[in-house]
Amino acid sequence: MSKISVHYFNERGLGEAIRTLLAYGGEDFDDIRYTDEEWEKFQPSTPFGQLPLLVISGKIYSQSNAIARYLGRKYGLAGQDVDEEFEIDQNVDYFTELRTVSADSFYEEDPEIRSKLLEKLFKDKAPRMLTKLDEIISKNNGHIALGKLTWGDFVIAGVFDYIKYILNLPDIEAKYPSFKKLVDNVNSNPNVQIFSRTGTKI
Ligand SMILES: N[C@@H](CCC(=O)N[C@@H](CS)C(=O)NCC(=O)O)C(=O)O
Repeated sequence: MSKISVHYFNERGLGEAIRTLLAYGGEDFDDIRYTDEEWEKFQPSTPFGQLPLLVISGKIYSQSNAIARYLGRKYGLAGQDVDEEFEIDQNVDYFTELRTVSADSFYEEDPEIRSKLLEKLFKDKAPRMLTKLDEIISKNNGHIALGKLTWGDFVIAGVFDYIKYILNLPDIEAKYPSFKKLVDNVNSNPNVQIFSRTGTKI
């Protein structure tokens, strides 16, 4: 058993940035993936009733962006000063708004409300936000901020396939080409490549 563990479901989702950041940092970690049944039992003992969690020597860390920022600071993938940190936070927050609004619409249970929400999302909010993000990433040479690799890139790369799926945009790379560059910038890291190939810790 390793002193570090990541707790999430058996998918990339919000857990993937944490896994790939740990891989980038060369950490040995247990990649624990819950079934729905296991999660039901484990949920009451978690801080917010949500996954992912990072556990280091028994200490629990929750909230995926906060964890990514924390690991980014550990592995030299954060800003050098408060202004640089602000730029990463600002742009990642904007991306996170797109992710959450998309998921809220996609998982709406009332079919009539869902179809209205999705129509508005596909027509207006998603193209507007994706265009803006594409512009930002392009200006930063394939990164979300600072023109270099930061934890924010891991956050986006980790959920890119998910965003593509819920926005029903199989051609997202053709429409918004800078996203592919960002994902490649994360995935081309040798430690991340080993993790992605083997699906296990380094
Ligand atoms: N703001 C949280 C959101 C976490 C979240 O929504 N987790 C979902 C999975 S992606 C979850 O735990 N769902 C299980 C449940 O609510 O029972 C974060 O970024 O970590």
